[in-house]
Amino acid sequence: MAVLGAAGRMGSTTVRAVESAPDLELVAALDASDDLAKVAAAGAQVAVDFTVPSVTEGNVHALVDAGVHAVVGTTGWDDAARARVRDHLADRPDVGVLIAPNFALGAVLTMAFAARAARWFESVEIVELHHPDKVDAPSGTALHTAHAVARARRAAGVEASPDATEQSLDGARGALVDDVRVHAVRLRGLTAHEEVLLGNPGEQLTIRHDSFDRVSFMPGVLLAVRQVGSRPGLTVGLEHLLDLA
Ligand SMILES: NC(=O)c1ccc[n+]([C@@H]2O[C@H](COP(=O)([O-])OP(=O)(O)OC[C@H]3O[C@@H](n4cnc5c(N)ncnc54)[C@H](O)[C@@H]3O)[C@@H](O)[C@H]2O)c1
Ligand SMILES: O=C(O)C1=N[C@H](C(=O)O)CCC1
Repeated sequence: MAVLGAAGRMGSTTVRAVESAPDLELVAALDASDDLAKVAAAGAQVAVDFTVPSVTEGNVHALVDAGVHAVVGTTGWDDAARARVRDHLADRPDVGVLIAPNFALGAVLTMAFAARAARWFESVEIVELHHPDKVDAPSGTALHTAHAVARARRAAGVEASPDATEQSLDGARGALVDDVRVHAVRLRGLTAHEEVLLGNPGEQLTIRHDSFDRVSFMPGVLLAVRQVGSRPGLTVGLEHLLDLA
C-alpha cells in the first residue's frame, strides 16, 4: 500500500491506520516533492490519495497507467474530471479507482438519509462546517449531498425550494448546487460537519453529522483499500460498498 499526501492531516492519519492494520503493509509514503514512480517501484497494489484538489486527478491517471488501484479522498472532482478517469480506465479494465468525498460512516448515512427524505419536504438547504485550513468550498461532501438530494427530488417531480429573497449582497444565500442552496462555514475548532435542513409548513427535519476527529474516516478508507481491487472501473462514493446506493 502507498499513501500520497502522507505528511498532511488525512495522509498521516491514514499512515497510522494502515500501520495498525494486520492485513495491510505500507510500502510507500509520499508527499509533495516525491516522485510518483516510487509507488509502483515499491510494489504497492493500492494507493490512497489525500493530497490537494489541484494534483489529485494527475495522480490518479499516473496510478492507472502504473496498474495501481486508487482510493481517492481528495476533493475537487467534477463531472468532467471523473469522465476522464472513466475513459482512461476503459483502457485498463484490470484497475479500480474509488473516489469518495467522505469516508465517515455517519456522513455516508447522512447523505443516504437526506436523499431518502428529500422528496417529502418543500424546502431543503445544506450547511457544511469545517476547519479554516480547508482549501476548497463547498465541501465535496456537500456537493455530493446536494446532487443526491436534487436527483431524488427531480425523480419525484418536486419543485425547487421556494425562495422569494432578493440578495442585497452576493453570496448571502450561499451557492446554488443543482438547485439546492449550500452554505460553507469555516471556523477554528471545527473538523468536518454537515447539516441537511428540510422544511415543511410547521416542521423541520435536521440531519446532522459531526466528524470530531479524523480517525472517523479510517474504517471507510480501510474498507475501500480492501475492496477497490475487486471493483474494476470507477466507483464514486462509499455508499456503493455499504449497500446504501
Ligand atoms: N474523503 C474524505 O473522507 C475526506 C476527509 C477529510 C479530508 N478530505 C479531503 O482530503 C484532502 C486532503 O485534506 P487534508 O486536510 O489532509 O489536507 P492537508 O493540506 O493537511 O494535506 C495535503 C497533503 O498533500 C500534500 N501534497 C500536495 N501536493 C502533493 C503531491 N503532488 N503529491 C503528494 N502529496 C502532495 C501536501 O504537502 C500535504 O501534506 C482535501 O481535499 C480534503 O477535502 C477528504
Ligand atoms: O477536512 C476536509 O477538508 C474535509 N473534506 C471533505 C469534504 O470536502 O467533503 C470531507 C470532510 C473533511
